[in-house]
Amino acid sequence: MARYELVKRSVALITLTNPPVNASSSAVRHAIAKSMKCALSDPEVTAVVICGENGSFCGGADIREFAGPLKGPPLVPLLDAIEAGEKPVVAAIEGVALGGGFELALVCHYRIAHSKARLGFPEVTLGILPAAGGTQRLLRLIGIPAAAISLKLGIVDQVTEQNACEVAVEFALRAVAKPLLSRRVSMLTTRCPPDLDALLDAVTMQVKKKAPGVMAPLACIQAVRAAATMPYYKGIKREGELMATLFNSGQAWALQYCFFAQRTAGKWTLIRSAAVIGLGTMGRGIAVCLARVGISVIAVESEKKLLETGRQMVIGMLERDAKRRGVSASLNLFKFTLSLHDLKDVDLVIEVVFEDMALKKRVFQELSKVCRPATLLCTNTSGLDVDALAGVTDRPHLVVGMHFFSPAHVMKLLEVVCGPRSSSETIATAMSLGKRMGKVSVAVGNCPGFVRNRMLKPYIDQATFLLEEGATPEQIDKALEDFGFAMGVFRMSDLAGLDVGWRVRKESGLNGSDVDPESPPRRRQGRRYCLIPDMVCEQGRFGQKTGGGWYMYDKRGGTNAKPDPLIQNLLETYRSKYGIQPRNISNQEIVERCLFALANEGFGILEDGMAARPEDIDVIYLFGYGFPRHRGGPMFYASMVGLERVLKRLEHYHQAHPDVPHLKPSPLLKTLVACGIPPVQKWREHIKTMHSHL
Ligand SMILES: CC(C)(COP(=O)(O)OP(=O)(O)OC[C@H]1O[C@@H](n2cnc3c(N)ncnc32)[C@H](O)[C@@H]1OP(=O)(O)O)[C@@H](O)C(=O)NCCC(=O)NCCSC(=O)/C=C/CCCCCCCCCCCCC(=O)O
Repeated sequence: MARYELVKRSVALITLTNPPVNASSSAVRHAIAKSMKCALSDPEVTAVVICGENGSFCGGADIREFAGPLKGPPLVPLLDAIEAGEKPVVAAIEGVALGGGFELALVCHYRIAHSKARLGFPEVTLGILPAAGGTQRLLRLIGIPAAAISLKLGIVDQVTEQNACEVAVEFALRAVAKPLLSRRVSMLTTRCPPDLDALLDAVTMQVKKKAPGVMAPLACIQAVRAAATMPYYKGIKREGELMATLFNSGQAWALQYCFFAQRTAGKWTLIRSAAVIGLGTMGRGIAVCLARVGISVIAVESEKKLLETGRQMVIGMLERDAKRRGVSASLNLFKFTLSLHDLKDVDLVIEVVFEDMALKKRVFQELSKVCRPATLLCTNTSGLDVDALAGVTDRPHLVVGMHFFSPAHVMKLLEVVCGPRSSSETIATAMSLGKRMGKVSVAVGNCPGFVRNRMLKPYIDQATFLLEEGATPEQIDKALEDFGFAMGVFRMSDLAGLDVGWRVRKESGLNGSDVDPESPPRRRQGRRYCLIPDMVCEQGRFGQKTGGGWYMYDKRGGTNAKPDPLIQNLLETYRSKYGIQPRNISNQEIVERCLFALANEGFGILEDGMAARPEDIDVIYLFGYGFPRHRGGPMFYASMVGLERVLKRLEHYHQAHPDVPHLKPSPLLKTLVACGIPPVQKWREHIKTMHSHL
């Protein structure tokens, strides 16, 4: 876990060896303690260099170990001892020095970093804080104003383009004769601005606004205050107290769960050329994603004018994107054409035409004729049957869904939709292409709406039923935003556009001329149906883009949502038309009905084998709908509330609303409760039907 060797006759070189990122597991800490003891007691050794194997200094504490009892040498005394040692210790930093890895570098007396090294404290993203002296030492090294402006200032002693380890050894030899006292960061005094309180109060306000309800950043601010106002020995005690609170919080568990879920879900490069058919908003975004990672793209449109508009938009996006990333725009990777025949040699095609099955089938039939037999055919449909498309081709095993989310060049989520005939290689290729494009790719089954949109329906339905019963869009949004969503369901729908759902409802016979005239009021297809969303659309209110939806906006495309008296009026008229007596609805009921219905559908999806694990569903909601990360995702949230309680509340709500099938607890939820409520990671063991590919 750490290699010890003597180099240049007098420098002890300690190399951390814990792939892939040299995380400081208990074994690594043990090996560091042993190696330091050797180095400090060997009279031949005059200086020490610590580095990491395979181009990575240290990715921090081994997060996997946080789930069990803490073992091995505790980090704080180990680091204090390195700093207090009487021989100069130099950190040779390549790759990452994160969290506990950065804290290790901070106790070294000197730091040599490669120009591409990344140093930092990502602990807040795991719900904790840098608790091995990190908050106390970094502030002492760079002072509070610097910390507020840039974490990079004055942290390292030398930046190099060479091998950091070799440079550090030479540096260590020169450092031998120099006094160490001033190099011990914990002995320094934190440089503070005169208006410390005001600064920290302002930062606290900002944090509360940006991440409402999230504990770790606020604890960090308290640790900063301690570094500014207390001696090191007291500051480190305060840091430890704050850590103890965070470490045992549900938020830390949720965020650490998210870290691993994101990586588990992405486990799955061969594509050099691709084609995108359809240059609407979605197609343009996808084309940019492909070119960004060096894939040559043939972009196809059906008419000259559309092709020219698409071409200009794509070029503009590429240029802006390249400017932002400080690289040159990869315009040479693009070819624009009106002919599908130009696709004969590409490795993969992504179809992004209108959501119309007949049109998509025609495109797939044509692709079968023109593309070489090994070309993968992908569809970006947001809910149509991928297998029905595969069925019109000569290669159903090479057909797969690649469901991007708008705007495709920004949104991280990609649902890879596995049809029953998609081959494992096809799915693996789509998954790895997603990863290459920087997406969080999740394999899902082929069911209407796939995972994200299928779950969204019961969530939105509950919100509209609550409107009927007496709530307002503002009240519902506020309750969900207090829960942690950046936007409540109505603000989010206004942003996404209300017309899409309206069209889908029309196509599925829920609204418009296909509705059975015999249907009782507020019921469709045998279940409760809220007419309000259709009434809003009938007034031409499609959300932000039309300047009005559930809210009013100051202009078309405006983002400042204000309550609209017109909606208030519409709700009152609707309730009185249908004889609904409005009632006071608590925030608890809003959150429970929306989120438990969401999770309940998730249980249904698991049961149908349309997602492989609850982690996959959670990742889809974290990256595809902005589910508050500190809540872990809908399934993890249900587990934190307690499955028994979720079951009871769903039973209660279903009893009150028997005409809403989405509130009827899913059999899987009942099974999990009956078999002793296993942790999320074990739910998979209780699922009977698994999709063959998931
Ligand atoms: C940037 C990365 C390092 C690399 O990114 P990339 O190249 O894209 O690769 P990934 O796919 O992300 O990762 C590759 C694999 O490596 C695994 N990995 C990465 N980092 C870690 C890690 N730190 N631990 C374990 N495993 C890790 C990853 O899962 C992948 O595995 P696989 O291939 O999927 O199997 C990027 O990975 C990254 O950003 N990593 C995280 C970096 C990070 O957040 N570091 C900080 C960790 S926390 C920390 O360091 C804390 C330090 C202080 C500890 C103090 C301890 C005190 C405990 C006190 C307890 C309190 C008291 C309790 C009181 C009581 O209960 O009584």
